[in-house]
Amino acid sequence: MGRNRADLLALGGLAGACAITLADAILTPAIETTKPPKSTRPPLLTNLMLNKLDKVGFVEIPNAFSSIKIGAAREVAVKLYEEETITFSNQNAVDVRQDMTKFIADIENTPVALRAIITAMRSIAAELDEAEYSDFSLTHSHRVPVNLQLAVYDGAKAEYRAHRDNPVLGSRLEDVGLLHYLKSAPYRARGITCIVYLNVEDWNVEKVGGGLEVFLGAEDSDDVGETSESPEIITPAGGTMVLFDSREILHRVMPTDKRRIALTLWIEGEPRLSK
Ligand SMILES: O=C(O)CCC(=O)C(=O)O
Ligand SMILES: [Fe+2]
Repeated sequence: MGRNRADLLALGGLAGACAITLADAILTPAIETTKPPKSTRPPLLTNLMLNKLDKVGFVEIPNAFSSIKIGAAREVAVKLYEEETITFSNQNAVDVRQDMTKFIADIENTPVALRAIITAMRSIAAELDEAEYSDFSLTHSHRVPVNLQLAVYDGAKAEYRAHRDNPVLGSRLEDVGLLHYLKSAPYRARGITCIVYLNVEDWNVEKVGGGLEVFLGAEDSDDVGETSESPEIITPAGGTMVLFDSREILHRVMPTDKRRIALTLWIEGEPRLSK
């Protein structure tokens, strides 16, 4: 049976669309990672913190960095944002998140005040590796991206709706098929999210919003947080570090009109066996 022209055009279009999608998927680059650098300072993570991260999936560490270090890093970040705005972009559908982001590398020509924080964040993964030999069981065999996300929420009720940083159901070959699996290369190895805020120290969530809301205990099928019985709101104060399970923890950035700046590192790690 012959095909008419419309059929052929439709088939051609379909083939073209598939080819582009496939090429797109295959070309989606994996993230460049290294073994975590050893810390040059005393360990930041206490056993209590590691235990909480392991059992609850989330831990907040206020004052992980001094206000002098954070102030210096903030100055560099603001300068980059204001003078090189064009190098920042929105990473997702604009109704999902409105922050502007740029990836910054742990390399020599990154301004030193910012690089100091970046290197320290990457070395947190080395602390997790060492903790493996004690009790830590959330993830193992950690690797760290060379590039960290610098995110600026800049007014007009900017927010990031509820999400998981590594949505397991969106990144398993058997769940999503080859195309989507290939496309998930940038996030499917994420194990632990590490964030450091570069804001002022006296950020007031009640007045200006911008809290990180963590939906602890939310069910896997819940994408908005309604099943969480104990949501927590974290103040994004300068110097605070948060660590959480990228696969499990549903979270969002609450809307804010105040400029809000954060560095995020996604530590890669194999999940514990029960996952
Ligand atoms: O800045 C924050 O508090 C969280 C940002 C976030 O969820 C993300 O970038 O994936
Ligand atoms: Fe996130």
